[in-house]
Amino acid sequence: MPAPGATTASETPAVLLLEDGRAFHGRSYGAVGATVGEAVFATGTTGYQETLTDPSYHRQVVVMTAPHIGNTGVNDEDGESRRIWVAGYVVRDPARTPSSWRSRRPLEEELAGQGVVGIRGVDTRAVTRHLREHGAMRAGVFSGHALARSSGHAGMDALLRTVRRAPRMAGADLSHEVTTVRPYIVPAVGPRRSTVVAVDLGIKAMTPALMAERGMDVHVLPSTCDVDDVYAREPDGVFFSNGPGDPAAMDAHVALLCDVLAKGTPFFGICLGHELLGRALGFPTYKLGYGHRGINQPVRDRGTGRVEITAHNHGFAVRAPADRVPVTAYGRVEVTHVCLNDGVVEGLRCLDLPASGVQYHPEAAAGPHDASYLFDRFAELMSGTAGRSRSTTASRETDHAQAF
Ligand SMILES: NC(=O)CC[C@H](N)C(=O)O
Repeated sequence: MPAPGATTASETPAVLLLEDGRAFHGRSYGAVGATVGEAVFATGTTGYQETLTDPSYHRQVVVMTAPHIGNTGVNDEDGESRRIWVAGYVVRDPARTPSSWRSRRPLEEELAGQGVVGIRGVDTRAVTRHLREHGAMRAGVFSGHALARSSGHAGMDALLRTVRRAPRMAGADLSHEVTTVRPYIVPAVGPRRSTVVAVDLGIKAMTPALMAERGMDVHVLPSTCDVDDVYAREPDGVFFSNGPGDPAAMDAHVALLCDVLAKGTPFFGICLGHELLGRALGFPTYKLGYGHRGINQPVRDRGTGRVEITAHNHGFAVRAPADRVPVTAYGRVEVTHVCLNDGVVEGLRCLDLPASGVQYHPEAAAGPHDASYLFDRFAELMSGTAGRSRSTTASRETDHAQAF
């Protein structure tokens, strides 16, 4: 008999098959079946529940580099949205018995209950090296009948065709698949100081919670909202959330953001919201080789020189110059934050408008809390106390954004 609350490890064979034909064999974890998506690796050693429920992972097969997953089970507090969003889950050596006073059920039971197909017993470091060397690619996880039907070389070829038929992440507009159907309000904790409209492109629960703690009434609107819906709430500020998909496929949201900037309404964007700010300002976005995902990514705030350890989950990024201050259709813009691992732009700020964005996750769910000051800066932007015309970067040289 297993111990109470223990999972019975499935011995059902499973395979992780990458688009380039590389196969990793293991055993089923979670639901048995078939799934496809973009293979990505996440380097967080903790926070798997927040990762699984982050809507930005929609349509992605997530490979965990930390070898032990599931140690603290699943609780009723740490979910960042109403469900698990990952398309598939790849782990090395999951916990057989969760151990935490907050645990309500084992992770494998939760995955199975939500129909999430996963695989265990895979050398996730080898998968990660493969993705780092060969770049982002699609993948499938197959177990049970889906695998049995496909035995032998011909069978594996059939599975590979299934993987290669999966939609690519580049060009995907996915926010409408994860957003709230109905608007809702997260009320300010204590006296209300401001009203924020948060456009839910795949928002995580911690984001409006941290805004509410700073006296903001947060009106969360579906991603399909238009400029009239936004301004009907008489916002002091507008926020665009994180979310799945390719910012280059979201012209309607760029247009909405351009309206917000033109009106001079204070704006803050996180991750996808930051990428859309970049596009609204005239900068291109591009797909990274293999993305940043984890809770241990070093970022430098170029204004203060301070290095923050931050949470990331992005496969795209904004291409903007960090060595000068380009002039866009909305005035001067500076790169405020850069990733110290690879120099990727991690933050933008308008110098002539109250607007900024960060590519990473100050809501820190999961992740270190180094960057929570960014919510204070948003509050300052709305109260008009933030100095905004002074560049904090070393170079004051200006140039036109058309150069990019
Ligand atoms: N977490 C996010 O908002 C991710 C944004 C975008 N989907 C990307 O992969 O870059």
